[in-house]
Amino acid sequence: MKPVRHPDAPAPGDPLGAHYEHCFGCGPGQPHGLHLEARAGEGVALTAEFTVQPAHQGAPGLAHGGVLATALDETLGSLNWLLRTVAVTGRLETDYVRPVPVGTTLHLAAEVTAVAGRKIYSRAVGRLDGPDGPVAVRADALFVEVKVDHFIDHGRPEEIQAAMSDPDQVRRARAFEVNP
Ligand SMILES: CCCCCCCCCC(=O)SCCNC(=O)CCNC(=O)[C@H](O)C(C)(C)COP(=O)(O)OP(=O)(O)OC[C@H]1O[C@@H](n2cnc3c(N)ncnc32)[C@H](O)[C@@H]1OP(=O)(O)O
Repeated sequence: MKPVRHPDAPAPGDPLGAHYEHCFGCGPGQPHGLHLEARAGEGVALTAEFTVQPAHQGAPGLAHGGVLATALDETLGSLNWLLRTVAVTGRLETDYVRPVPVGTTLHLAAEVTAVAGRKIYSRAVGRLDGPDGPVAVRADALFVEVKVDHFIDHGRPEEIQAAMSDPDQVRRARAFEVNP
C-alpha cells in the first residue's frame, strides 16, 4: 500500500528535532552521538545531515561503517514520525559505495516506499559534498510497527521511568514515538 503522510506531520521544510535527548542518532545529550538533524520533505520523505566527527572514525580519518549505518537507521526511523506510527527497525541492508572522511557532512534523503500491515518499507541514500553530490551510502529497511509496551517491557527501568516522568508532554510522547 502507498504510504500516507499523517495530517499532523510537520510541514515540508520543518525540522523534526530530536525525538529523545539521549538518542545516539539525534539526541543533544550524547556528546559523541551523531546529532543528526532531519527535516520533513514532501509526502512521506525527509532529508537529514550528519557531520562525521573524530569520535566516529573506523580507519584513520574515515567514518566507521557502523556509524554510517546508524545515520541511515536514524534517518529511516525518523520517517515513522511523518506516519505517526511507532515502529522499530526489523531489517537494515546497507551499501557502502564511497569512503566518508572525517569532517564530511553526509546529506541524507529517505522515503517510505510502501506499508503492508505492520511492515513499513523505506529506503535512504547519503551523498557527499551536498544534496546532489556523489552517493556514499544507501540503505533499504523494514520497520515493524510495535505498541508502546515494546519499550516499557524491554527498556531499562531507570531510563523508562525518567522518560515517562518528563513534565513536557510532547517530549514524553516522542521518547516513545507516540502521538502526543
Ligand atoms: C523521529 C523519530 C526518530 C526515530 C529514530 C529511531 C531510529 C532508530 C530505530 C532503531 O534502531 S529501533 C532499535 C533496533 N531494533 C530493534 O531493537 C528491534 C528488535 N526486534 C524486535 O523487537 C522484533 O523482532 C520486531 C518488533 C522487529 C518484530 O517482532 P514481532 O513479534 O512484533 O513481529 P513478527 O515477528 O510477528 O513480524 C511481523 C511481520 O514483520 C516481518 N518481519 C519481522 N522482522 C523481520 C525481519 N528482520 N526481516 C524481514 N521481515 C521481518 C515478519 O515476517 C512479519 O511479516 P508478516 O506480517 O508478513 O507475517
